Amino acid sequence: MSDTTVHGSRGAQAPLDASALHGASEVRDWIALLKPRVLSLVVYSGLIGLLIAPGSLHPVLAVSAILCITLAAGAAGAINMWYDRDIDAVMKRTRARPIPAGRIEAGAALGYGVVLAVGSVGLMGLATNWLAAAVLAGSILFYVVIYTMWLKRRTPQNIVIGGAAGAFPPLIGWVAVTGSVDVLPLVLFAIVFMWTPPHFWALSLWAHEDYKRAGVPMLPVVSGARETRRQVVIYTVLLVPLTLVPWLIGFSGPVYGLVAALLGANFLRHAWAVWTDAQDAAGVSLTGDRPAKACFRFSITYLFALLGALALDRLLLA
Ligand code: HEM
Ligand SMILES: CC(C)=CCC/C(C)=C/CC/C(C)=C/COP(=O)(O)OP(=O)(O)O
Repeated sequence: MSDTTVHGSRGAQAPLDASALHGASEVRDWIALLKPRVLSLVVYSGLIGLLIAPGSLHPVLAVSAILCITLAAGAAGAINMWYDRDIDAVMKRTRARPIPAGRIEAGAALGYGVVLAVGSVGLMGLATNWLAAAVLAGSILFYVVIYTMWLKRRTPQNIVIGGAAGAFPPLIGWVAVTGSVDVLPLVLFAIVFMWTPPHFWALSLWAHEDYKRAGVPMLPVVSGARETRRQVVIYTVLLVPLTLVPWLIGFSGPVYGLVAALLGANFLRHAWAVWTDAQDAAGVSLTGDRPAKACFRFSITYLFALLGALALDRLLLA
């Protein structure tokens, strides 16, 4: 092989590599519009709903149902990013997102979200049943219209009411299998509903400057850090007994009950640490919000473990 050929092939490869890299980062941006990290737990909770439901779905249809939940929640995230592009541009945490950073055009992101939303609902109806498709459509509308467009910029209760959108996936997984609603998936809905405020308000304790700058009335911005700490404790106290309900009403065995109690005790410990964190008179942390950061991280592990324990108990030990 001559030198020229070697150089020639390198010369031909360089622009190819550059365009491949560009292509890869473009793909990453389109994936980022789906909020993939948050999706992990949303989809997992949908999968748990599907696994613990009585009856079964053909594996191809079960995979399709999970794909639909993934695409629908991702679509809702993309439409949320389209609508929130003005505030996302102001907040440090979100300003590098594809739309505010100018890497994806706002209209294209909206089109992408709408196509995925309609496609995922249609596919869910065809693959499973139309009640599951209707609940899926309702959850997209809830997140986009009720949370993002209506409550997020108006009231600190945005998380409590609007957060219900994130509580739908276990119910959707269940309905995809059974075609009907039952008590257990409603209890799971209530659990995720009650989990959302401590999950988010723990984070908001150290992220409130961002929200203040963007004019979003999150609880610490409107009512201060002390009240936010109090609400984290209140919702965790309400959450823990609720997680015991599947065991108390006979939908699971004592293994789940024990795991739920242990996890709950740990969550309460974290919430209490948030409340008793060293703070100034306004409730602002003097420790760099170490307990709030630990509480937020634990909230995620907590929900993964709690739902996993329920599924293991029902599938393996029942
Ligand atoms: C209105 C309700 C909620 C709000 C405002 C909220 C907000 C947030 C924020 C701001 C983050 C920080 C990092 C990021 O931007 O990715 C986060 C992380 C996270 N949230 Fe939520 N969340 C809500 C509900 C939920 C629900 C229902 C789930 C799943 C069931 C969930 C799962 C997660 C997960 C897994 C992370 C960690 C992502 C990572 O590793 O970076 N969230 N949430
Ligand atoms: C099946 C289906 C459609 C489920 C919906 C699941 C879902 C996307 C839940 C909401 C979770 C979430 C990331 C809220 C934060 O929104 P935000 O706008 O306050 O967060 P941001 O500031 O990071 O954009």
